[in-house]
Amino acid sequence: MTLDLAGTTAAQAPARDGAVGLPPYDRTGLRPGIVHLGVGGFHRAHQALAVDELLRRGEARDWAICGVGLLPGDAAMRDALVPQDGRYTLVTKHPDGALEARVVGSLVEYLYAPDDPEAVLERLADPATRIVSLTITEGGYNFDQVTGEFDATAPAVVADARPGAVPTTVFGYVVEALARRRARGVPPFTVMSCDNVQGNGDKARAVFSAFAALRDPGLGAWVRDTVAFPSSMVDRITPVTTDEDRALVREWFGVVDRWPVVAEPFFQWVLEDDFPLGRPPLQDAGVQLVDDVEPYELMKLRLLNVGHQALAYLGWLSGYRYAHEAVADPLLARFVRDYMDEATPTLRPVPGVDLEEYKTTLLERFGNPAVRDTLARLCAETSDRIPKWLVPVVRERLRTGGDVTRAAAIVASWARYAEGTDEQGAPIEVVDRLADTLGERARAQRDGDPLAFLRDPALFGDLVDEPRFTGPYLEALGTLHRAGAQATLKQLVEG
Ligand SMILES: NC(=O)c1ccc[n+]([C@@H]2O[C@H](COP(=O)([O-])OP(=O)(O)OC[C@H]3O[C@@H](n4cnc5c(N)ncnc54)[C@H](O)[C@@H]3O)[C@@H](O)[C@H]2O)c1
Ligand SMILES: O=P(O)(O)OC[C@@H](O)[C@@H](O)[C@H](O)[C@H](O)CO
Repeated sequence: MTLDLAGTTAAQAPARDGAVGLPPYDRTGLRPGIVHLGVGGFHRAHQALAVDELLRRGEARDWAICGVGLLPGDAAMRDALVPQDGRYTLVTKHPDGALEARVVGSLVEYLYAPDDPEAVLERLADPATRIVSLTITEGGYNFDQVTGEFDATAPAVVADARPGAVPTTVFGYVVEALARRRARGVPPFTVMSCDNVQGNGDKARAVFSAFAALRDPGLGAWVRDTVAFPSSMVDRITPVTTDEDRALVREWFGVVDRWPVVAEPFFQWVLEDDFPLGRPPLQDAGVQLVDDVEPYELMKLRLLNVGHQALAYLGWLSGYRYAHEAVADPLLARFVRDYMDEATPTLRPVPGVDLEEYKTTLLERFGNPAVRDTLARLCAETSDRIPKWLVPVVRERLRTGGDVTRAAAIVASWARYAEGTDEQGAPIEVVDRLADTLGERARAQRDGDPLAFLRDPALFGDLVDEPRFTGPYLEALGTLHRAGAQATLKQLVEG
């Protein structure tokens, strides 16, 4: 029998041997102590799984999740999840092709904010809400990538800061809800960022308090000094769900699911333990609670996430479309590993982690053929990634007199990709909020203005004036233009 998560069969279907049944716990009476903003693939493969794990153990019944979508694009998640009562299928794909699936039941409510902003504000202001977690992407934090300052001039921010505004941004929602709690004598919820941003807790504190100060300086100081913003390192490669995944869930596991999620087996979550209103017993779900997350964050962002960037553009230009195909190319695998070795001196010692082993494992994870992570996903929104993750590596290496050849080559490969045509002259669809200006600069650079792409202080600061960076950058770019990605890789790897 097929289990339709939106249909009556979902309520009636008995769990068959080998089939995927409904979550094995009673969902009536679960209370959402967590409100999550930005319910995409990653949240559903990671945090919601951890809470589901606790619920399966009979724990955390006050810590179920209310998911919230803020952007117009989230209407599709509403349309998938609301009829399914928040349930969805998570498929874990092992490298040998083995599959595991479970129906996750920890999301007990989903609110699409544009439908009813007041309902979202009151859910956030409700004393039962004790944690507000975020996966709103790197760009969602709206800060200048060089100065780190909150961009108070963004039009949506300006609109949300007006007295009485109906919010549209994450800042408007979170800060209005905090203001209501403050006025009502309800202690503030903890804001838990789960985005790939270095020092994500401190960054969240800075941007939310800066926004609050636009409304009222006293509120800004109260948010800064009173609200807890624990930092976290989160890790699980979660590709974009495809129609093939929907079909797989139906045919293989017998579940009709409008929006399942798929992920690799690896799961890591390292979290600073700063939750004044309490938290679920996440340690029982494998979460590492630590005093200082920074070494873990540096390791993950600078090796895994920049490692993805090292693979993505050179991989695309070499003709690959999936991460596992690209990393099976020995030149690319060697280049990614060489970049990781170049970045390693910028890390801090990580308790209990052998960095050499960690790097080897990363390449194995990138190579998982079942996950089918696309290079297109890894090539998107680079202007929110490379400046935040890689430029600090370059600066640190320059400060200590280190070589930046591979880091510069990654930036050159991004510039070559941003030109918008591949080595066969086929168009590249560059997905980036700055795609137009990046494309213009990249093409101007190709056509005779050698450093045009780097001449954007908001992305690169003063790196354009640093010959120890521009030297290897121009060399890699020249080879990319003259001889292509494979020849560039050969030169980088073999010298
Ligand atoms: N996918 C992964 O492998 C992975 C792994 C670790 C961490 N992450 C973190 O999670 C983030 C989201 O990844 P995903 O795979 O879930 O992406 P996704 O595209 O599936 O979901 C992104 C969600 O964020 C929301 N969002 C985007 N910009 C926003 C903004 N400015 N304000 C408010 N909401 C906004 C979207 O509406 C959507 O709900 C990543 O950017 C990263 O920081 C992802
Ligand atoms: O999702 P982003 O934009 O932070 O970065 C793209 C990938 O590098 C990222 O999603 C990784 O797959 C993830 O961080 C693994 O834990």
